[in-house]
Amino acid sequence: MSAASYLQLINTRYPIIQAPMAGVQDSRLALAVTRAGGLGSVPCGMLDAAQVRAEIAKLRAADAAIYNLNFFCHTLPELDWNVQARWLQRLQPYFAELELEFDPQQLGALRLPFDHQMADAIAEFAPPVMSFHFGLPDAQLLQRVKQWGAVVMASATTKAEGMWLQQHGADIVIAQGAEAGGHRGMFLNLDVTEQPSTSHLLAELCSVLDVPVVAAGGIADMEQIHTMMQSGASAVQIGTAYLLCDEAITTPLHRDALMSGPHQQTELTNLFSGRPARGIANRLMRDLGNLHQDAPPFPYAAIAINQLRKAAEAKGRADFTPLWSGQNRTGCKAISAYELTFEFAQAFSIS
Ligand SMILES: Cc1cc2nc3c(=O)[nH]c(=O)nc-3n(C[C@H](O)[C@H](O)[C@H](O)COP(=O)(O)O)c2cc1C
Repeated sequence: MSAASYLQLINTRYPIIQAPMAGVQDSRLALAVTRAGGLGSVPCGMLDAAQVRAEIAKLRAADAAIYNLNFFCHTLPELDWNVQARWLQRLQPYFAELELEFDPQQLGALRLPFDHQMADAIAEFAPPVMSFHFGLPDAQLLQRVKQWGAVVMASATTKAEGMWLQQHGADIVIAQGAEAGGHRGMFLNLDVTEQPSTSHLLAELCSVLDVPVVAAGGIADMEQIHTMMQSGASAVQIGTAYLLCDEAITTPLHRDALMSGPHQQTELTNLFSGRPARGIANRLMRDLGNLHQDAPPFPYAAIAINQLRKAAEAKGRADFTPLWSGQNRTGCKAISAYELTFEFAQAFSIS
């Protein structure tokens, strides 16, 4: 499949997608990328319906004809206070150190799956593109989204997930390689040891899928974009490289970590949310180990961590802050996302 197959579905100048990144960006970053000819994405996975509507209103006020709204599609288990108690026991020394009492009333902004209520809230806007992480909505809900005319994209982290997504109605599959920052979109096999690299997964998916395949993970400059397109990608999705941009709302602590040298390794951890995600190693990860069996299931591990995070950040410490980042930070630049997208677009003039 060529870039043309992607551009037929998504009418942008360049086959470049700014990856949706919950917590570090909003419609401002998306608009800058869209203006430069890419596809801007708004992460809606941690927003309520009123917040999502407000973001769409901003996009429409700026006359953005094309944009992507991103949602999560995980199954939400019951909140189990016994599991929370075990997790709190692990975290107790940190609460003591910060002279903090766990507050069970403060659940924080939990990541909730896309549902009919959210669909009711956004239906009137008929979003042109929607992308999903952790699978797809159920058949009826997906049908509803498609009836609005939305082009549906979803992340695959393995060949089997890519095939599942195509079979269940994704118009475009995002090949999220192991290098990618933030949460792994994994939903069939949760074994982190079986996650292929971006180039490996791209090759596998291009050989079995009929829909366009987008390469995501570790892409940070025009040469890498060119290589991915030569290897069969119909488009590229770039996240980490946008994290230092003027329009991102990445916190100063997170920016500092991103600017630290390559010796600050990224690792996959479930400590911050309950699901594996890639970020720069910090104290909590070093103390408890990156993957901990006592971490409550997604998204509930975040309840206690967010309370620790807030208290530590007030003291200027990133000990409990998820410092999401992909393996490749070489493309991070503190410039406008508009400018950065233009730099990426030079890839399409390489002959
Ligand atoms: C800070 C951060 C937050 C992310 N949040 C989301 C999200 O809300 N939804 C989503 O689908 N993907 C999310 N991702 C994953 C990206 O969509 C994408 O797969 C990844 O950024 C690509 O790899 P790269 O970071 O190496 O460019 C996030 C990534 C980062 C770095």
